[in-house]
Amino acid sequence: MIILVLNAGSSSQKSCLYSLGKSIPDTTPEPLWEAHLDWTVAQEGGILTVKSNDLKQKIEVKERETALKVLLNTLVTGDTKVLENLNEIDVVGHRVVHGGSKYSQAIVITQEVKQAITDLIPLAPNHNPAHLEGINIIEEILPEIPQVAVFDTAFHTTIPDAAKIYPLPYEYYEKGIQRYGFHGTSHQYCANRTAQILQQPLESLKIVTCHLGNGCSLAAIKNGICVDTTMGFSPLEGLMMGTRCGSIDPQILIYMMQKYELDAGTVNKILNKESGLKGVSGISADMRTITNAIADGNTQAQLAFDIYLHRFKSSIGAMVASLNGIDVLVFTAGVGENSRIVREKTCAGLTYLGLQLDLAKNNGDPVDTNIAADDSPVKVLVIHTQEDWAIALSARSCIAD
Ligand SMILES: Nc1ncnc2c1ncn2[C@@H]1O[C@H](COP(=O)(O)OP(=O)(O)O)[C@@H](O)[C@H]1O
Ligand SMILES: CC(=O)OP(=O)(O)O
Ligand SMILES: [Mg+2]
Repeated sequence: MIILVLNAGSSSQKSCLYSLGKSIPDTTPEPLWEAHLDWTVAQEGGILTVKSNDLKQKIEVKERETALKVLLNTLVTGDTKVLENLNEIDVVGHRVVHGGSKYSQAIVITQEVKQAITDLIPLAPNHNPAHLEGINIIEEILPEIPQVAVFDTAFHTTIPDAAKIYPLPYEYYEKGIQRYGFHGTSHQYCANRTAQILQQPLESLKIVTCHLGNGCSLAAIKNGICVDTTMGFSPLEGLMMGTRCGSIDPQILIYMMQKYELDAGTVNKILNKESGLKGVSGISADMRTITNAIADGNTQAQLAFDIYLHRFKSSIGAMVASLNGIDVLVFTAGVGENSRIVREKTCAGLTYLGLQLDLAKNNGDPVDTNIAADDSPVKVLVIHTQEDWAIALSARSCIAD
């Protein structure tokens, strides 16, 4: 079975093509083809990196409208070609960030599902439009092929009411205003992978997974079940992120609107696209640029980093409280997997848990391994999140059902 996965994030479009036989391998296989479209590195447009046939090719992409078609074209043309025809694809699995309260598991995409994803755009303005774009392009060029939506929200449907329901008048909960949580595919994959790496039953572990990408969220996982998470009604709540502010006093919004006569659209743009690392540093949403600028003495970048870290450590504390303890802290996604300094500074503030990092292991480009000191009661894992593989498996089982 040939499975195409389209994973649209807020700063990138990741795509993979897997070829699966009858049995599912124990470990994540190498995809036949992999494409990563990054919208943050070029001055204008994006950079598409395609890996297949032991080759790595970079292509400049000017316009967002045609980007996905350029990306799909690399499957069937040029040196990166792995298929004769796009019709060879059996199913397309899409990451869909917001599924609302309607979808607690992966589902074959119909007009009704598309409408629901459209209706949820105001709750995930950085994401749901990109998912619909991908779904529509596939529908246009491969109308016969089933498409499956795999929701970021699905893993969080187990969160108990006390963590799920906001202290607003109850009628708003009845109207759907609640904590949904996001990055669920990644948090769930990391929890399962943790049990595999440590060779311990998932049911015996209290895990805090830290997904630190452009969007950032934590999940508290007990017995393999999610009991709390930092993102909420939308992917704006919780940690400070690349361009998102995370949790702030809601009165600030009202004050900004009244005092500066800003409309809802402007405030939305400020909170989602102009805040976070980018808004405080004034230079970038990218953690690499921030840490490089700190090394050059940029005090505004230092401030952005300090706020990021302060909020991150506080939120880990909140997740530990929801679990009443912690056995494993997991770092994943762009920042979590790659930034030694973020891991080091975070762990230095968690020694009250008995947690001790092994600095040599932390500095050695760790992947899917424990970087805590041997006698640390809390393990610290760095896990390469495999959202795409998890989406491929969900898409496969969804059309097999
Ligand atoms: N070597 C690195 N050091 C620090 N941060 C990194 C590094 N590589 C990537 N990142 C960070 O990872 C972020 C992207 O993470 P990713 O999980 O791919 O995001 P998303 O899925 O939200 O697009 C970038 O914005 C960048 O800040
Ligand atoms: C939900 C979310 O913020 O996703 P991403 O980190 O991919 O932007
Ligand atoms: Mg992501």
